[in-house]
Amino acid sequence: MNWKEGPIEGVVIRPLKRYEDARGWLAEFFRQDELDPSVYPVMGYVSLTHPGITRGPHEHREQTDLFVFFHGHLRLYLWDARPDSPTYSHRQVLDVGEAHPVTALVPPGVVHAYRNVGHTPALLINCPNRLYAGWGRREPVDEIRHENRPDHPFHMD
Ligand SMILES: Cc1cn([C@H]2C[C@H](O)[C@@H](COP(=O)(O)OP(=O)(O)O[C@H]3O[C@H](C)C(=O)[C@H](O)[C@H]3O)O2)c(=O)[nH]c1=O
Repeated sequence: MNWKEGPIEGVVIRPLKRYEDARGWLAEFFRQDELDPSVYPVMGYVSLTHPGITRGPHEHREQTDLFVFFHGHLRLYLWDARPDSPTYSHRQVLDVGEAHPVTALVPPGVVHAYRNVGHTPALLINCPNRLYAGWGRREPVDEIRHENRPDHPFHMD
C-alpha cells in the first residue's frame, strides 16, 4: 500500500486551549455544543503508555474515537483505509501531547496508532461514542487489532 501524506476526511484535530494560572492549567476537551450528536461520547477511559511503547494500529467498524492528547510526547499515526473515502490511502502523522495538546476525532475505518516517543510515561484520554463491549459489556468489542496481522500495511516509521 502506497500511503500519501495528507488530510483524512472526517478526522478533526483541534488544539486544546489551556487556561493557565499560578495554580496550573485547565482545558476543556469536549462540549456537546461543539460536536455533532452522532459522535457524542458515551464513555471515557484513560491509558498510560510507557516510553517506546506503541498502541495499535487499531480500527473500529462503527465507533468514533475522541482522543485527548495532553501529557507526555506521543506520535499519532492515522491511515485512511476506507476504499470509498475521497482521501483513501492518505496518512497523517503528528506529534502530540504536553507540547502540542490536541483532541483528535477519528471516524470508523480510519486506522490509528500512537507511539510514546518521549522519555516519560504518556497519558491519553479517549471519549468514544460507543460503549466498550456494548451495554453491560455483553457484545463483541468493535475493534480490528491490525498489530495482530503480520502482513498489515500500517507501518510506523
Ligand atoms: C478500550 C478499553 C479497554 N478495556 C480493557 C481491555 C483490556 O483488558 C485492557 C487494555 O485494552 P486494550 O489492549 O484494548 O488497550 P489498547 O491496546 O490501548 O487499545 C485501546 O486504545 C487504542 C488506541 C484503540 O484504538 C483501542 O480501540 C482501545 O482498545 O483494558 C476496557 O475495560 N475498557 C475499554 O474501554
